[in-house]
Amino acid sequence: MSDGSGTEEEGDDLPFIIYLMASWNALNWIGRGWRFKGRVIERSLLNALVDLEVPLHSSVMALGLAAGRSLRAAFAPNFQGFGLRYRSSVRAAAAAEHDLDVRPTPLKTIQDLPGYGLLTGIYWNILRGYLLKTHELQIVHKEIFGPIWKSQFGPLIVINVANAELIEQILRQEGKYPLRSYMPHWREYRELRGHAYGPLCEYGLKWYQMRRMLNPKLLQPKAVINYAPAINEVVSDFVKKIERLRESQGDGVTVKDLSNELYKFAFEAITMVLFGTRIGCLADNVPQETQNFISAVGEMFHLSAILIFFPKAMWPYLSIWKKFVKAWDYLFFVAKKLVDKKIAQIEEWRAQGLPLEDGYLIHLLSNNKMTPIEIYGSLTELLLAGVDTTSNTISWALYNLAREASIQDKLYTEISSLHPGEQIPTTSDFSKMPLLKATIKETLRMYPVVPGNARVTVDKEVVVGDYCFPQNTLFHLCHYAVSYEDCNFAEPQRFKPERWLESKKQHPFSSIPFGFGLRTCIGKRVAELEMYSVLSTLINRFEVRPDPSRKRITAKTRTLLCPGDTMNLQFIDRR
Ligand code: HEM
Repeated sequence: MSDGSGTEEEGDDLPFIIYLMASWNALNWIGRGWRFKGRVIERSLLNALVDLEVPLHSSVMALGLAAGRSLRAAFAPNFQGFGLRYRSSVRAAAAAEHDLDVRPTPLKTIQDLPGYGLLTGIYWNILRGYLLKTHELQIVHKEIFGPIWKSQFGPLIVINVANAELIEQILRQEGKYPLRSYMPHWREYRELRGHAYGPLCEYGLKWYQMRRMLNPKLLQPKAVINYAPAINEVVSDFVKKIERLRESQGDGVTVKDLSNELYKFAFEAITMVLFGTRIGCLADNVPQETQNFISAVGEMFHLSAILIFFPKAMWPYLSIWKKFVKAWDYLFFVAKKLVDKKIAQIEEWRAQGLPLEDGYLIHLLSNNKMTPIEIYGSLTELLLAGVDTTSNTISWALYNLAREASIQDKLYTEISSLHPGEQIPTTSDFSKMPLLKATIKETLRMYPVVPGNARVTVDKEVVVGDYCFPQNTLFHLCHYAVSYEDCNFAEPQRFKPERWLESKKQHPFSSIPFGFGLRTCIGKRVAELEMYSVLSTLINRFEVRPDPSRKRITAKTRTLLCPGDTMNLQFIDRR
């Protein structure tokens, strides 16, 4: 899950800081000059500049900040030295493969790409207020620049791609050990505390070996079915919780702040899957530790996106770095406590000569392929990745079904025809529930939890469209923008699960909410099982309606896409 971190250049911090300060000073200086008869006119001038697609850097440079350009060259080498040139090696390889007489034709380079620099990025995010709406900014920028453009995010040069074919080209060239991004801030925290890297921030051969150990019991369909009883137990407690909440919260039907309740559901479910332990998230008095963990996940993702904007050398002096460290400390503390509890349990079983139970953590601990430190590192990341992702998706699915009564009716008919009673549908039922699966797909199309993923070209230079990109290029894959392309999805703003059941097939890379390839989401199957189970049970049991007193809820980006406002929904008994 990318937050945009990527090709960080070690040792580039100082020029970057000087450059940043110089550019800001210049901007302020210009800003002072924009007062006319007491009125500040910088906003309209900025608008005009951007509308004309003149990067602010050019304006700053043109106003005499020549030093900025050379410093920029020093810290952003990706922009330099890629003048139009012939990529004869790439062409020659293609010609040899197809036995063609191909004359080298020019491929374009990063320099030829449209786009903008640091200050224009600040303008869009801060002045135009897209910082928490970066998913929408993808669509705005695609309209301005086309399907591929460059931008600068803090010290990083990013190539943004918002087209299914181009995204496919990048992902198909991702190499043996795909790299999403370098995650320097996540890794720095682990270095600071002596923790091991987990699957989200490890890379190279070590990442590959780690996935080989973590994958089997999470990704193999047969293994995942074993978690169904545990998930069903949590689902059934969640239904009871919904019943209690609507009784205690006023009108007898409304559940307030459903997303927060779903965070607790998801936390309980993923803890059951990974640790085989109930932690009481669905009790009336939720343990403080649970609420703190959920807040720490949110805080960490939020700060992560801001921190990466600053050069590494500045981190120790920033208060957000201290908060980031504190949030991580809490996440590791909770995961370690759960792992240690299981280690103690295993020792007890062994001492009593009892056989070990089956379970994900027990499997990792007993096969001795990972050290406890490595297990703490991986389990912390698995745990935090398993909370907001599924819970936000279920929130959006319920929210849209509440607004689209006819779709909800069809879904209820599909579920209740297989399960006229109130029991929880089984895993084999889900294969007979195409609309249920389509509802989750459509939810993830409209609200991809990871609205923008990333890849770094680690192995070699790559050709994407008409462009050749050097090794170590950071690509931002704008999945949100692609999900709303009407060439792939007619009426993209409408929630239409049936579109996934029609014969017309979308481009296979037009909606890939769990990612792609070897680096694909490790929790995909568990997440699907959880979402199918809770959604089918809730719709079978309740008619879900919107809260009439509330306006429409839009999404915000906090690295992950989540509801931008409190979500209240009504749950009315069906029987
Ligand atoms: C609706 C639910 C979920 C969605 C939409 C989702 C989406 C994603 C995406 C897009 C990626 C990046 C894949 C890539 O770069 O190709 C990812 C990675 C990951 N996800 Fe999920 N995820 C979900 C649930 C979960 C759950 C429940 C877990 C925990 C069991 C989890 C654990 C992870 C981990 C550890 C990675 C990093 C994998 C790696 O880099 O090797 N995810 N997820």
